Amino acid sequence: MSEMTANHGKIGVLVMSYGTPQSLEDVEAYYTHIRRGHPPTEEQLADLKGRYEAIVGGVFPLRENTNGQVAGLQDKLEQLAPGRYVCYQGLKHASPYIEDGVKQMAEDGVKQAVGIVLAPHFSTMSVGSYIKRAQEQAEASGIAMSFVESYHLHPKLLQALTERVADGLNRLETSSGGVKPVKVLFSAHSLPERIREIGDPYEKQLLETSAAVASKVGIADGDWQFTWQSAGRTREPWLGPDILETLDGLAKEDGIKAVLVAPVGFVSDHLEVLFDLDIEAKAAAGELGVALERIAMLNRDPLYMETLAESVIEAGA
Ligand SMILES: CC1=C(CCC(=O)O)c2cc3nc(cc4[nH]c(cc5[nH]c(cc1n2)c(C)c5CCC(=O)O)c(CCC(=O)O)c4C)C(CCC(=O)O)=C3C
Ligand SMILES: [Fe+2]
Repeated sequence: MSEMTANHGKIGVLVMSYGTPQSLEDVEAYYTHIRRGHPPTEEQLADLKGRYEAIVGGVFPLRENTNGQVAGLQDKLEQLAPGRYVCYQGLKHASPYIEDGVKQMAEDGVKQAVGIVLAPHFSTMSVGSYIKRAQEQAEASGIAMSFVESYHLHPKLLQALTERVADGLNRLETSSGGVKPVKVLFSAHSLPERIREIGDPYEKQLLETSAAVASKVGIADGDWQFTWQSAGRTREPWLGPDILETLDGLAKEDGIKAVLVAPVGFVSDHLEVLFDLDIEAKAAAGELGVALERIAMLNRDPLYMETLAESVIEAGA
C-alpha cells in the first residue's frame, strides 16, 4: 500500500492545540501570528522572550507535551478500536497549523474526521475558533468533520484531577510544615469580559469542573475558590479577579497561610503554568508569607488519554 492510501478509509482525528514557538528566534513570528499579523512592540517582544527564556531549557515544553499527547491518544485509540482512527496535529498559532492538519488528512485519503482540542472547556474565543478554522478547511478539502466541543465533566478527567489535587494537598502539607488555613485555588486563562455578553459557557464549565473536583476530594465549600490567571495586556477589561489579586486578598483579609493552585483550564506544562504560576504567583505568595504549591499537569496521563479517546469515539461513531 502506498503512503497516499495508507489511511484511506480510516477516521481522521484532528488534535488541536495552541502551539508554541520553534525557538527563541521564532518568538517574534509566533507573537505576530497571535496578534493577527500585527508585530509586537520591542517592549512586548522583550517581555515575552524573557518569560520563555525563564522556562525553556532547549526544548519548548508545550511542543514536547503536545507531541506526547497526540502519540498517547493514537495509542489509546489503537487499543480501543484497532485500525480505525489516525491522528493528525493542528496548531492554532504554529506549524503544523490547523489548516495543514486538515489538508494532510485529505491528501492521505481521509473522508471522515473528528476534531478535538487539548483544552477541556468551551469558549467561542478559544475552542470555538479552533473548530471554525478546522471546519472551513474541512469543507474546502471535502472532509466530513464532527467535533468534540468540551469534555470538562468527563469522569476520567475528573478522576485524574482529583488525584492531582489530593496529591498536591499532601505535598503542600509537607513543604509548608502543615500551616493552616489552606485554600485551594482553581484557575484558568482569563478572557475578555465581553464573552459574557454572548452567553459563553466558559465560566460555567470551569466552575462545574472545579466544584466537581472539590467535592470528589472532599474539600469544604469555604476552602476552595476559582480565580483567573494570565490575562492579556490589552485595553479592554478581562475577567477577574486575577490570581495575584486573589492571593493578596487571601493573605491580608482572610489570613490564609497556604495555597494549592489547580489550573484546571490547562492540560500541559507550558508558559502559563511554568511562568505565570511557578515563578510569578509563587514569588507573590512568598512576599505575602503564603506557602504555594501547584498540582501536577495532566500531560500524557493515561486517564487524560482515555478521556480524549472516549470523547473522540463518541463524537465519531
Ligand atoms: C483561553 C486561552 C487559552 C486556554 C485554552 C487553549 O489552550 O486554547 C490559552 C492558552 C495558551 N496561551 C498561550 C500563549 C499565549 N497566549 C497569548 C494571548 C492570548 N491568549 C488568549 C486565550 C487563551 N490562551 C487570548 C484571548 C489572548 C490574547 C490574544 C488573542 O486574542 O489571541 C499570548 C500573547 C502574549 C500574552 O498575552 O502573554 C501568548 C504567548 C499558550 C502557549 C504557552 C507556551 O507556549 O508555552 C497556551 C497553551
Ligand atoms: Fe493564551
